[in-house]
Amino acid sequence: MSAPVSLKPHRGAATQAEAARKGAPSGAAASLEVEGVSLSFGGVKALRDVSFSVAPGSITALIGPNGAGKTSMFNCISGFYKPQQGTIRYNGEDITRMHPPHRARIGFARTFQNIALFRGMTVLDNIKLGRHAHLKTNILDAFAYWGRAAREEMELRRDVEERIIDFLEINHIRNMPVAALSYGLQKRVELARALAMHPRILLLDEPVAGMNREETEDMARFILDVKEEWGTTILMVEHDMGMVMDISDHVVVLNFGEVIASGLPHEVQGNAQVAEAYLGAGEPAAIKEKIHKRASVA
Ligand SMILES: Nc1ncnc2c1ncn2[C@@H]1O[C@H](COP(=O)(O)OP(=O)(O)OP(=O)(O)O)[C@@H](O)[C@H]1O
Repeated sequence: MSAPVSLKPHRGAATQAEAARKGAPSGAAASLEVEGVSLSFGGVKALRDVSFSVAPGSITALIGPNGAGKTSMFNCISGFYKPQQGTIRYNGEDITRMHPPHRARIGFARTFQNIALFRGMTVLDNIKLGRHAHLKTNILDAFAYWGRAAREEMELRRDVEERIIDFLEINHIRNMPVAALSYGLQKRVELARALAMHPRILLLDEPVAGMNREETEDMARFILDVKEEWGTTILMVEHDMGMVMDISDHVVVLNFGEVIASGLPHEVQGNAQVAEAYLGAGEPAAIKEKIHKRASVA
């Protein structure tokens, strides 16, 4: 738990109109509806009849104490788990049983709690791997239609270099191996790789976990910029309550696999059941203090 983040505009931040002119690398915003989802691991009920929705172009945060079911829900949405009951809809389409690669093709991209980058490869090469999810050319095609492959490669470079790298202010590290970067920059590169997939919905798994204050503020601002400039729908799981409350449009709270509260940040902050859930889970003193403080001013 940490204090509200200070959201300074980034140097590269543009207006939505400017971003549209530049051809922002995001498709139209998507909506997501989770309806009656239940998931068990043997006798452990990780999710019980969970329902909530994510509005197009919003930032929705999924929060809750340890073991509440956030990761399980996230994995159902990204396709790594198949719930035993319930439905997940993307722009009205039932995607509950759709495999992750198919989800990537229709507009899903995600980052991971533990950074999932190729550490020996450069920043640029890692980002290119994200973009490859959308290239029409495969290896065999490339032999037969090298012209198309070359064109796509050039388009890819332009895309990566002129938009995402500029946007995330990582031009100075583009040729560095990921392993040589600070933790905060690695998380930013992971975001860049996800953006290179042209997501319509971006799933962020603890985007500021393990970051220091400055890195957290930077990342919070970048996430807001992605929403505001590109209109991407964002769903994040995050423990940093200060950051969640400052940048989210909507907050969904899970406890023991159930939704116990859902609403605007200030509504959730003032919810006694939410404070109780965190206290009951024995979260650190700073969290208790923060929730009490926020509940008393809401
Ligand atoms: N693969 C699994 N096998 C068995 N039980 C699991 C598995 N994954 C999660 N669980 C159980 O499901 C419940 C929800 O866990 P989950 O990881 O989704 O919670 P969480 O809110 O993400 O917790 P945290 O904040 O600690 O990451 C817990 O009781 C957990 O022990």
